[in-house]
Formats: sequence, structure tokens, C-alpha cells
Amino acid sequence: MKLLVTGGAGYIGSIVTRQLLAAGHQVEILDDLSTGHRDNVPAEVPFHELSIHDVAQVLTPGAGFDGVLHFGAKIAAGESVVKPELYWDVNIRGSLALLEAIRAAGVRRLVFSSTAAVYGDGPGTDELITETTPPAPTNPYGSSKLAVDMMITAATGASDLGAVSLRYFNAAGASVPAEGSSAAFLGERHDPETHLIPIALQAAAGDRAEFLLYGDDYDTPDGTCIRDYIHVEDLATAHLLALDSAEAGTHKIYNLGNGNGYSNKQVVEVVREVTGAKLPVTLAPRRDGDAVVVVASAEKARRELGWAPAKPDLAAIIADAWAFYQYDKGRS
Ligand SMILES: NC(=O)c1ccc[n+]([C@@H]2O[C@H](COP(=O)([O-])OP(=O)(O)OC[C@H]3O[C@@H](n4cnc5c(N)ncnc54)[C@H](O)[C@@H]3O)[C@@H](O)[C@H]2O)c1
Ligand SMILES: O=c1ccn([C@@H]2O[C@H](COP(=O)(O)OP(=O)(O)O[C@H]3O[C@H](CO)[C@@H](O)[C@H](O)[C@H]3O)[C@@H](O)[C@H]2O)c(=O)[nH]1
Repeated sequence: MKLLVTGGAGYIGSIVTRQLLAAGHQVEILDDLSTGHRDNVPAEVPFHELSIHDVAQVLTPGAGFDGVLHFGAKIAAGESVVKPELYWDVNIRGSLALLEAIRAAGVRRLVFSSTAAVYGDGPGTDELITETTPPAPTNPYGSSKLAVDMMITAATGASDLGAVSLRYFNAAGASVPAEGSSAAFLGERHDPETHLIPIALQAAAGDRAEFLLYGDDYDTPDGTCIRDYIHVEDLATAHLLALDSAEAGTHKIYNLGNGNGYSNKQVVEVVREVTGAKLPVTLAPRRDGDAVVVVASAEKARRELGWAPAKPDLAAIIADAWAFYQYDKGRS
């Protein structure tokens, strides 16, 4: 298929692009490089340095795209509490521009990066979050993604578009090239970084004075928030399955996670084990907008898409992130 990947210069989009190319698809990338990196775009991939708001310049009726994978977005839950307008503008207005262009160009397939953040706290500690768990976002980021999911449902009801929303739980890890391979090492390098694992790795490497732990008085066994970490390459494989499963006039929604919850304190402990570093931790106030327990049931993706994560072990996920961190530090 000929595919447009928005946000393809970013962390997850670049790793999905690698798998799409390996599967024989033809890919073009649109990205404004606001958080992405030009060197994440493979040399053979046409690159459009544009905002998602201007996607109609690329996704024209004559361009012949069979599908779009839409990663381009603002992604930080904490920032969204402070700057909600930015999230409405990029995530909602930007996705509306994309849906309009998709309709005008007659594109038939869409895979959208939705998120666990649409569920907020979900049902609580004991139950996993399924796709029928009522959405209840706790921050504007999650609300903006839920709004886009609703827009997509309406778009598929009004046209021949076949869409799949993938609700990722917490993406982590890196795409590590096989020994002797000339493939690029691809991983997470947000600036500023907001995510738990890369920040903990920075602190473990001595590149950050301390790790700030946002709150230890939540209603969880050790008082810290709980998340479900999923390897970015496992996320990527789901996109190829989703693309193939898109059905005209239908919007399918799938959770993607491992179903294992780790508290922030447990993650810090695994980072210490993997890196061998002491990793100083300082307790800080709760971060506004944080959900407490966010753990997936991905049974529906396993059943309907045939998806099966290959690297569910948290230590293995963190080891890949650590390998990428050291590689990236070495080249800069
Ligand atoms: N990282 C996670 O844990 C996680 C979890 C759930 C969902 N998601 C979703 O996955 C997608 C990718 O996330 P990521 O972690 O790779 O983040 P990222 O910041 O690395 O990638 C986002 C990309 O979108 C681009 N972008 C941002 N605003 C744009 C605009 N206005 N026009 C064009 N391009 C724009 C950025 O430059 C970047 O390359 C996002 O939609 C995010 O909401 C991420
Ligand atoms: O320096 C830090 C960074 C994070 N945390 C905590 O770690 C947990 C995870 O935070 P983070 O890594 O920022 O991820 P989330 O806020 O869970 O959001 C991520 O995961 C969501 C899906 O669950 C995605 O939609 C978002 O894009 C992505 O940012 C939260 O309790 C944070 O308060 C800290 O204690 N210290």
C-alpha cells in the first residue's frame, strides 16, 4: 500500500515506519519536527516538513494514498494540564484537518494512535481496562484523544473509511538493530523528556541530578501510580495487523498493553537492576492530571488481530531503552 505516516519522525512513528517498509509498503512521512527528528526518517522515504494542519497539501485526491497512520500529536499528559489549548489545536484541529483531507482524497484506511489516557483511572486496582470500560480522561491530553476517537467513529459512519484506533498503554523500549545489521538504532529522545523510564535512565547515567517521584500517597500498595509498559516494537507490529484489518465504514478500537501493572517505585527498582546504578530518588508532589492505575486487557487485539507481544518482560524492555540511551549519548 501507499501510506502517509504523520508524526513519522517521532519515537513510535519511526519504528512503525521501519516495520511498514520491511513489509513492502511504500511510505511518505509528514512531520513538523516539533518533537521528532529528521534523522529518524529513512533516506528513501519522501519527507514533508509540514504541520498536520496543512496535511491537505500532501494528501491530495491525485496522490494515490491507500491509507494513513496518524501519530502526529502533542503527547504529554502533564503539559496538557498547563497548556490545554495546544492540545485542542494540534490533536483535535489537526485531526479534523486530516479527516477532511482523507474524505476529499477518498483514502480508505486510517490507523490512529489513541491512548490509555482516554480511560483515566479505569475501574480501579483489581480490574483490567477493556475497550468497554467507560472513558473518563483525567487530563486534556486524554480528552483530546477521546474527541478524535469520536470524530473517527462519525467519519466511518458517514463514508467508506475503515479506521482502527489503537489505545497504547505506556510505550517503552527501543528498536535495537540485530548484531551486524546496518539498520539505525531507534528509540525515545524527547526534549524535554517527560516519561518515567527515560528520565530514570538519565538519572541512572548521572546525566540528571535526581529522579523526582511524583507522589507516594496514592491508593496503591506502595503509594505510587501504576502503569502497563509495552515494548515499542510490539506496538509497531499491531499497526501492520490493524492496517490489514480495516473494514470500510467501520471503526475498530483496541487496547495495546501487556496486562501487567508496575508501580513507579517498582520501575525505579528494575532500572537500578538493569543499569547497576544507585539512582537517587527524591519525593516530589503529585503531578496534576495523573491517573492512578492504568493496566490493559488487550484480549480483543489478541483475539481479533492475532496480536501477541514478543517482549513483555519489563527488564527486557528497560534493557533495550538503556542500550539506546547509551548509543544516543555516545553519538551526541
Ligand atoms: N509514548 C507513549 O507512551 C504513547 C502512549 C499512548 C499514545 N501515544 C501516542 O502515540 C503517538 C506518537 O507518540 P510518540 O511517543 O512517538 O511521540 P513523539 O513526540 O516522539 O512523536 C510525535 C510526532 O508528531 C510530530 N508532531 C507534533 N505536532 C505536530 C504537528 N502539529 N504537525 C505535524 N507533526 C507533529 C512530532 O514532531 C513528532 O515527530 C502520539 O499520537 C501519542 O499521543 C504515545
Ligand atoms: O520524572 C518523572 C516522570 C514520571 N513520573 C510518574 O510516572 C508515571 C508515568 O508517567 P509518564 O511516563 O509521563 O506517562 P503517562 O503520564 O502515564 O503518559 C504516557 O502514557 C500514556 C498512555 O498510558 C500516553 O498516552 C502518553 O502519551 C504518555 O505520555 C506517572 O505516575 C508520573 O507521575 C514520575 O514520578 N517522575
